[in-house]
Amino acid sequence: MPPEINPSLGQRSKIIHGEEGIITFSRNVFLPLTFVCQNHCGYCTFRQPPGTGCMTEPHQVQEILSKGQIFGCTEALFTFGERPELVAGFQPYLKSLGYSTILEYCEEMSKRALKAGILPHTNAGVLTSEEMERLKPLNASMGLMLETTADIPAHRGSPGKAPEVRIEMIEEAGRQKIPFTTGLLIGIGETREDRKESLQVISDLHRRHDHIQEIIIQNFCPKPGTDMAAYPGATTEIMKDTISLADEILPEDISIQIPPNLADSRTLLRFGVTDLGGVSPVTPDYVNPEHPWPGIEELKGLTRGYSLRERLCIYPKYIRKGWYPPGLKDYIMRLENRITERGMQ
Ligand SMILES: O=c1nc2n(C[C@H](O)[C@H](O)[C@H](O)CO)c3cc(O)ccc3cc-2c(=O)[nH]1
Ligand SMILES: C[C@H]1O[C@@H](n2cnc3c(N)ncnc32)[C@H](O)[C@@H]1O
Ligand code: MET
Ligand code: SF4
Repeated sequence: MPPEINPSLGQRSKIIHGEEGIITFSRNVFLPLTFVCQNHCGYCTFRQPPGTGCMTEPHQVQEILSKGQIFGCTEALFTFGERPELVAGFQPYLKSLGYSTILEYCEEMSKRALKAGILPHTNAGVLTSEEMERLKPLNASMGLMLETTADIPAHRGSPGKAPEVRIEMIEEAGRQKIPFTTGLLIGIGETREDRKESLQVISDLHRRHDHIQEIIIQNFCPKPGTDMAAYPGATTEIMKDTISLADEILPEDISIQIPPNLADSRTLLRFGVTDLGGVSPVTPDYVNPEHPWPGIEELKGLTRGYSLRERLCIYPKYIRKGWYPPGLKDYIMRLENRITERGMQ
């Protein structure tokens, strides 16, 4: 274990991966199905109104999946606008592709991902329990950022960002035994006390259901042209402090993820980070397109002194617990073998 590592990173990594000093990442394809969204978050440039190019069409999805297959990707991250059907003018775009709901579209594209040997992980914003039940047989894991438990101006136009709504979905994922990713967005107007509260809420959800596999500590990146263009964004100091709080507050079987394209990962690693999330060799980070993802060689450089290891979107603990749909078992086992073999090369 490199000397600069916080001793508790040793411990967290040991509990999650069986060894000290392991930093993981997932080889994924970032796949936005639509940019249309019911919410108006003050920090977001991903969202687009209904219009030409507001959907990723099936042939485009197929092309991305085929490329992902060539690059050896194991995860299709379906991340898109929340409840687009509630936005006036969206339906014709969905109908023109032959689908009646965005969920149906997501199901069909998840099937295509599996055909390409890639595991779906959906983060579609807030879903109902029925919607989660429908996606569950096709998804190895799911996600929803809590963002913050605080009531902040950035979320004034976003009913789906009400903390109680997000907490209820995360709770329901626990009842359904879905391995789950959540996280905080840092620097959007919340205080340090709010961050502590958010971490405490996630810990409590996990203590009730044992389903939180990782938490993303994501630094807000201000975008020109938005209401929050003049906000400072989250500094490395604030990120350090939040990661330390996360390490203190969160149960030790939850992995702590930071995005390697947004944060000063090299500096932050030693404060308790155990994961660098998904890196997509095929598509850009559509949420932060000005920040390209590092390649695998760059990740190796960033994690010098640690052991970089590939993981699937479902963590080993949940594979051991059998928390996956029966139909996904063969896909998961095959990919586990593949990443283990790659790791030994
Ligand atoms: O690279 C990113 N990955 C994001 N991920 C994905 C993550 O990096 C991996 O896909 C997961 O670790 C699953 O392997 C999210 C996943 C969620 O479920 C919820 C939110 C996010 C947000 C991001 C993000 O902004 N950028
Ligand atoms: C997919 C996730 O991306 C995050 N997200 C949205 N906008 C930004 C931004 N400007 N900077 C950093 N992260 C952002 C939110 O946390 C969302 O849930
Ligand atoms: N719109 C969803 C949310 O904010 C998915 C991620 S942002 C593209 O939760
Ligand atoms: S962050 Fe997600 S929910 Fe908020 S406006 Fe952007 S796409 Fe919609």
